Amino acid sequence: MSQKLTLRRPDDWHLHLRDGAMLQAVLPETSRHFARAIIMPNLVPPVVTGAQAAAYRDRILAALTKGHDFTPLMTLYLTENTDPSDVAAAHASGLISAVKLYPAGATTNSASGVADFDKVRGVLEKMAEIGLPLCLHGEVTDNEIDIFDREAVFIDRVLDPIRRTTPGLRTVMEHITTSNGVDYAKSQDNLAATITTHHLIINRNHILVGGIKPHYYCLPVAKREEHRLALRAAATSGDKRFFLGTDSAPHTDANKESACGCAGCFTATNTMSILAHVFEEMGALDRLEGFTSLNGPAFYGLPVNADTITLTKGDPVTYPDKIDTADGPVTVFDPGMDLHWHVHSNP
Ligand SMILES: NC(=O)N[C@@H](CC(=O)O)C(=O)O
Ligand SMILES: [Zn+2]
Ligand SMILES: [Zn+2]
Repeated sequence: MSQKLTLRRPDDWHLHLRDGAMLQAVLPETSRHFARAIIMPNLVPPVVTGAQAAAYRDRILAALTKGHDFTPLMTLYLTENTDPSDVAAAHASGLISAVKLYPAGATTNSASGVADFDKVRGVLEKMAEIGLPLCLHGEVTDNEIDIFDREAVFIDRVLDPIRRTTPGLRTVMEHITTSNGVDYAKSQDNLAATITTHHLIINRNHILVGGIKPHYYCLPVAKREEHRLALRAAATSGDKRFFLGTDSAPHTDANKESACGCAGCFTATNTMSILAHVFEEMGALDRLEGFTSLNGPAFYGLPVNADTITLTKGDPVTYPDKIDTADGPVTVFDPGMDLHWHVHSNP
C-alpha cells in the first residue's frame, strides 16, 4: 500500500463561510487545502441579489490569508421574489455558479426560503435555459413528517416533480444522507449529489447514544448505519455523479451547546485527512481524487485545478480541538479515531 498520494488540489462544492469575525477565522481552514468552494448564501440577511453576492465575494477575498490561492464560487439564495433577469445577469457576468434553494424553515437561516414552489418556476425555467445549476437542501419541513424521513419524502414530493416540470435543469442534491438519495441520483441525468465528510463517519447513534452530542448534530440529520454505508459506497465508487461538499458549517460552542443547539458540523480543518482515512478503509485511495478534485469541476463545467496536494501517511495528525474566533470558540469535528494522512500543499 502506497504511503504517499498526490492529487489535483481539491474543491469544496458546499461550504459555509459566514461573515465578519467568523469568516476571518474559518476561511484559512478551507483555503489552506482547497482551491475553490461553492459558498452558501444563508447569511443574515441572505445573499439574494447579484449586488449582494458581489459584495460578499469581495468580503471573502479581503479576508483571505496572504499567500493562499482560493476562489469563492458564489451562489444566490432563491426566494419567491427572485427576479429571473437578475439571476441571468449574475450568471452571464460570471459572478455566480449556482442558485440555492432552501425550503422555508428547513435549516439554519432558511426563513426566506421557498414555501410555494410554483412561485419560483420562472426562475427555474430561466436557469434550465442558461445552464445554471440549482443546489437543493433536500428536506421537506412538514410537521407531520418525521425528521429522519424528510429527505426521502422531499425526493418524492418536491425534487422529482421539479425535475419533471423543468426538464434540463441541472440539479445538485446537496449533503445527501440516505440510500434513497444515492438511488435517486443514480437514476437521473443532469443530476449530481454532494456528500459531506461527517456523513461518511457518523450515524444517528453517534448523536444520541451515551449522552447527546451537539457537535454531531447537523441537517439533514445523520441517519441509520445502513444509510452511512450507502454513502460510503457511493462516495468511493468512482461514479462521477458524487463529489465532495463538506457542508462545513461553523457555529460557536455557545450556540451548539445549548438547550436549542444550532445544526452544523465544522469539518474544514481535518476534512482531507478524514477522507483519505475513509477511502483507504474502503480500498479506494485511487478514487479519492475523483471525489475531491475531478467530479465536481466536470459537473460545473470548470477546469480541474492545475496545482496539487500530497498526502503522506505517518504519525497521528495533530489539529486543534477548537478554532478561536472573536465570537467565541468553534469545535472542530471529532471523527472519533486517529488520523494518519498528512496534507501538504505543493507550490
Ligand atoms: N448543515 C447544517 O446543519 N447547517 C447549515 C445549513 C445547511 O447546510 O443546511 C448551516 O448553515 O449551519
Ligand atoms: Zn443544507
Ligand atoms: Zn450547508
